[in-house]
Amino acid sequence: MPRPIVAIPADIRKFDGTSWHSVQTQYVNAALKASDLMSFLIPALEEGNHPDLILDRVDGLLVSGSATNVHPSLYGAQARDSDGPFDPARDATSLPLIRRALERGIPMLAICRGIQELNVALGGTLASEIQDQPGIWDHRKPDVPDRDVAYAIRQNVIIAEGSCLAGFLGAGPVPVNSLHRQAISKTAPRLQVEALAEDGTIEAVSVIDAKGFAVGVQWHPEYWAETDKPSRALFEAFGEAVRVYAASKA
Ligand SMILES: N[C@@H](CCC(=O)NCCCC(=O)O)C(=O)O
Repeated sequence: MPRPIVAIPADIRKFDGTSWHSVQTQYVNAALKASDLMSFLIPALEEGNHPDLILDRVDGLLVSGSATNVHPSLYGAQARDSDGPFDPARDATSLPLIRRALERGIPMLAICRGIQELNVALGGTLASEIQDQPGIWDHRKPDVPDRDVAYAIRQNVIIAEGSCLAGFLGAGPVPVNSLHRQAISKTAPRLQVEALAEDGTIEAVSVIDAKGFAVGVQWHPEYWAETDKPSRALFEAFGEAVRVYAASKA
């Protein structure tokens, strides 16, 4: 069977005086080297993307992280300047793809911004600047030049007994990294909490009664997917689900 393909929705990034559709290489590399999957980058468009035209051509959906935030209007909140930066084209691309992939049973792994988009797509809400809440740690990306330090593994999440993640990570503490200032506030009705940080922050969810693999994580398993055992196990499980789906299509 040819190597299956996952769709990765891009961000809009602006530099060199123009706009770019961009995905960080760590997601493409993790898909290839830990999941044995090809990646198709999906342009971030406010209009013009048709989920089925995209999903007909791939075998999975990998929703990446991004420094931008989901626009608060998408979960019924007022947008404050401090809630930015925003990427409406990414929102308009990701959320319909997430909903349609779930309807079609296409395997999905959602990471960081991705888990937040998953929650919003299914009717949940987000909290901003969570580090300002009493008892909540600073989960933000460390302000350091070295990306290996920024993505360093530095906290435990507790995987719930009987959860989807426990099936391949085992229940209990798992060390992960942390680079976010938002988190799930109201969990969408169709989501099951799979892991919590030790400060109570929701760190992973799965979709209840999903037709296929449908997991979101707040940390960044892609960054160390080749060398960190839990990160690799997550990407291997995702890759296997994508291969099973691809074979079922064939
Ligand atoms: N913006 C959201 C999601 C955070 C996220 O996806 N972080 C990835 C960082 C990418 C990078 O700058 O390398 C939040 O802050 O909660």
